Amino acid sequence: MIEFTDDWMMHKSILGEGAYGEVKLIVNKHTNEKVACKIINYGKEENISITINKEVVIHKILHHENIIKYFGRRKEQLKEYIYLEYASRGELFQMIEPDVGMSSCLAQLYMKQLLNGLQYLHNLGVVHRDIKPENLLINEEGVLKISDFGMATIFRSKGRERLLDRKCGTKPYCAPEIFLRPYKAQPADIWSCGIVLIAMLTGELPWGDTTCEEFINYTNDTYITVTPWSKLGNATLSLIRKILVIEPSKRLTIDQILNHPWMKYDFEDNKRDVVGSNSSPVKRWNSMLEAETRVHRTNPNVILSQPTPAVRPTSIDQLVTDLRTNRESICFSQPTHNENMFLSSQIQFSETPLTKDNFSNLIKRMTRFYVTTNYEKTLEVLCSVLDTFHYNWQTDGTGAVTISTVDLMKNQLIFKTNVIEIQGKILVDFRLSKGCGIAFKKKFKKLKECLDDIVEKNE
Ligand SMILES: Nc1ncnc2c1ncn2[C@@H]1O[C@H](COP(=O)(O)OP(=O)(O)OP(=O)(O)O)[C@@H](O)[C@H]1O
Repeated sequence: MIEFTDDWMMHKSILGEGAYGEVKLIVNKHTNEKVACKIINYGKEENISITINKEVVIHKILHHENIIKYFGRRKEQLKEYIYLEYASRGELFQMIEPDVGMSSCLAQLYMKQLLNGLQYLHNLGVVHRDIKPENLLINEEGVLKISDFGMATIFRSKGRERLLDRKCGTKPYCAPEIFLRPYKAQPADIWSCGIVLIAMLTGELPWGDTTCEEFINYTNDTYITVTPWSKLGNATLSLIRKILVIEPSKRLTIDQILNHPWMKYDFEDNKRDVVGSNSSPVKRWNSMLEAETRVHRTNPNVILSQPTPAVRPTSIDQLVTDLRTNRESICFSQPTHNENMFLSSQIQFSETPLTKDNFSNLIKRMTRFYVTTNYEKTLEVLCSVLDTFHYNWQTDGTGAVTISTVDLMKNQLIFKTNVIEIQGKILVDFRLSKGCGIAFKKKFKKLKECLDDIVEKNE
């Protein structure tokens, strides 16, 4: 294993926070190679080391392009450093615009990559058990990587499969059978992928957990006129309904999802629709819209589901057959926000100091913005806005404010705001510490609206 010590330098800014510590970026002084370093603070809790050991034992054996690579670990008194492949574009949830989502072609691409990584895991006999946009990272080339194996476990060994008993995961993404243990491993992960797909396409989650009214309505078939369902086209619904089947044995398998017509539909050159490609995002998005309008004009069977609500399918099987034989009833369910497509949650590290210029492109799309006020005034305005929202907040006197609240589902939501001075300009950066990424982005949006008077407009 490489010793990530002498030639490596730890960057001050935090990439993310986990249950047991922070994740920071380390950079090789000579090659500029970047690696993520998860720092575990052991303290007095004995159980942490058992949990971490289990996570590492599983992560170590995984080698796939859609899974974050594990490089090694180093223990030092009460701290442990775990070295991982660095995903510079951060978490998938950062790419999901609240209440909007992202383009269908990008969602399709990420769904494929997620399923490929998951199929590899399942073939090895490993189940992830916490698939959600916060645990799906995006690298510099726009490739999705499954991360965080803290809840992963082995469900098949020497060809023998066992049922699982531990209730774990993140409630909105959990399959219903998890609460009625024991349960089969693979269908539970597949259910979570269905919820991730809804989140990517609509910027919403369908329910807080499977005891909610929204879930009961889903099981009673009385859901289709409300969001997020009404934002989805029939073709998309035909896939999602077959993933979110209550009976695990009737749920689609990964192969079946990959072979579903929606997954195979050519959403206008989806391969080029990735971060880092040469043509401009706006151009690519416009060409997708043009194609959509063209099809719409010439084909009355195409349903543009936004703003018009999607029509409930009379028979989903019929729709899939239609889709297979000709593409006439395909729906385009996404709205026209081009800025959804190329987001990043990370402050990118470079050898040169951060400048206003190398931030400006990222700023538009991330949970951060420049303000026109000075440092003290910014903190003052920020804290008074937090008070109007009745948020619990604490400041440490260094420009960092920790905000604690709950989301719509009453789950805890903790995020941090840092007021940072960069080359004479004041940047306000929001970062999720705990809770649902999509709920966090909604709160961010509202806070930003309230800070509108001080937000710098020409960034
Ligand atoms: N390899 C990486 N590259 C870039 N950022 C990363 C990487 N690994 C983790 N992060 C960031 O750090 C956050 C926390 O990491 P991770 O989820 O692995 O920690 P954890 O302790 O397992 O968290 P959790 O509380 O979700 O269980 C991630 O959500 C992500 O934002």
